[in-house]
Amino acid sequence: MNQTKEQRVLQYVLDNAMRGDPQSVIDNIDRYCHEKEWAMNVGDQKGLILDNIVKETNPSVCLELGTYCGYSAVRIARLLKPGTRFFTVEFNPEFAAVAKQMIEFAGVDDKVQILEGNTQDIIPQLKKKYEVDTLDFVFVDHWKDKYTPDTKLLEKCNLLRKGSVILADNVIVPGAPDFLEYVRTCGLYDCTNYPSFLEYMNEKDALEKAVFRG
Ligand SMILES: O=c1[nH]cnc2c(O)c(F)c(-c3ccc(F)cc3)c(-c3ccc(F)cc3)c12
Ligand SMILES: [Mg+2]
Repeated sequence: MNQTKEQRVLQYVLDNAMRGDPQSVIDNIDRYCHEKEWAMNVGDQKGLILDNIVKETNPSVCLELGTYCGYSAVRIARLLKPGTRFFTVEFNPEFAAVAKQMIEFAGVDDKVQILEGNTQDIIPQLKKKYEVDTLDFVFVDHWKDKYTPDTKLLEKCNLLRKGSVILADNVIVPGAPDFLEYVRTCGLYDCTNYPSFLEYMNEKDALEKAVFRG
């Protein structure tokens, strides 16, 4: 049976990276996607910005929307202090299966819980089913049309508190204009734009940070 691109990325990591070493998993995914096949990981350039924002936030409870192969889950989890809870949501079962193996190989599976399903179904379950009070950090990297409705759902479910950080990928390419408009004008967030480049390409992209005012 032919492998999918995501399975090929995973296989390359299993064959070339160091088990239990998150940095080597990250480096090998980036090497494969630079040299062999493009894939929609946040990548090494935007990844450095993501690292810095996770470090400055020092979160205790994290959420990621859009796991894909687990690249950013590994990238974020490697920076989290012991005891941090990190949920990542993926609706595509094939992606979730690859990400599970990627996260386990990297040795961060003790920190990361993959929730398979639609964000609009899972976000309302976080308080009761997953015993979340509020979220300290949210990485939004799923389908661009879901950025705004899911942000509003986080608000509605009282999952944000003063200082909660929402960081969104791809606000230039493919772009999330309605999300930028919303967070920058609704009055609930302090926003910062971080210009960078599309993963593994020379095209401009950016991350947007929206800090909830509470
Ligand atoms: O969908 C995504 N989720 C998360 N991150 C993404 C990401 O970091 C990307 F760079 C792209 C992207 C951008 C430009 C391009 F040419 C191809 C793909 C996509 C994306 C956009 C439109 C699609 F039809 C399919 C994938 C995503
Ligand atoms: Mg992305």
